[in-house]
Amino acid sequence: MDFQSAEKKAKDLQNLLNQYSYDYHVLDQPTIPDAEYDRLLRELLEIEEQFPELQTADSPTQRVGGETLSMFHKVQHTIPMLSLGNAFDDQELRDFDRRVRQGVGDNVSYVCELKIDGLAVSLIYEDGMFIRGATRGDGTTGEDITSNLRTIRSLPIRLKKPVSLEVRGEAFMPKKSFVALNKARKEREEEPFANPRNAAAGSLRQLDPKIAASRNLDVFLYGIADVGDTGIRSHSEGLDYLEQLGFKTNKERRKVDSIEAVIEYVNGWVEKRPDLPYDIDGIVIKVDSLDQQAELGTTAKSPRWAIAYKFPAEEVVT
Ligand SMILES: NC(=O)c1cc2c(N)ncc(C(N)=O)c2s1
Repeated sequence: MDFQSAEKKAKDLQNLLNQYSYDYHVLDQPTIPDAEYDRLLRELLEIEEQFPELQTADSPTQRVGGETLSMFHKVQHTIPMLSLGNAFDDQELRDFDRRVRQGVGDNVSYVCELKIDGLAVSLIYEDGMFIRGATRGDGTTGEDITSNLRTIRSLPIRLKKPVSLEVRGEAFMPKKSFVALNKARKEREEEPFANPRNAAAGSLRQLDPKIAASRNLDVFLYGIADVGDTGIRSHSEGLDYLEQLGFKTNKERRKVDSIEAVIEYVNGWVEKRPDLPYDIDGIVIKVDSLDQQAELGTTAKSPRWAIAYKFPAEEVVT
């Protein structure tokens, strides 16, 4: 095959495979059998081996980097990654609502989202390309784990629009991956992980990206660090924008207009929690309007416009 036709074939295969991967890992709607995906990937690998200049950064063959790192570099979060204040019962949710309405008046909408029990991460994109991923760390200084985050199949390497932005989300290990991993570890007489959150943290701390790639991690994105001049006015519009860019967001979110509706949503999830394919440790409630969020502001540690309702610790089933 000459270079011209190899270049076209490689481009077509990269776009096709990235679309299939998006359907499978972001939309959870596989469109071709795994064997067909693997066959196309092998075809692309052969062309890229013959013409290495075709190995573009967003090629699906480049998800799992080569080299093992010697260490993780520290990175500064230009916009701090804050933690959330907690509420442990309905009354504390009503207290939160009263404080919010004292600050911005009675015309308030909330967005309720599942609180994923994983690891908070920050992803930076420039002109639509994933260039840096980091842990939360202490909120201002985190660790650069770009090569490990790249291995998460639902994390887009190239966005659907060439925009530059920073997004925040939660990397996690689905329950099924956790059970399989601990089974394999027991067979190798290795210490099992206590829970999916620890397993996800341990996987993202691996210096060899091939190990992280083998752990079947996933990620939900839930925030934009700075909406800049996008014209986005609310958190829910921000989540829709993340979806348009190709990010995986959690579909269980619900926008409501009263704290009573928040309490109903929260109580609904207490018994549905065990049926989820991933661990959650609560519900995050956010004021939807970005103007109202700005009016309420933040303390040094956490936003006044959001709160995490924490479920009672689930008895651990080993
Ligand atoms: N520490 C934080 O600010 C957050 C932590 C989490 C989490 N673990 N899961 C979901 C959300 C969300 N949907 O906003 C947030 S926000």
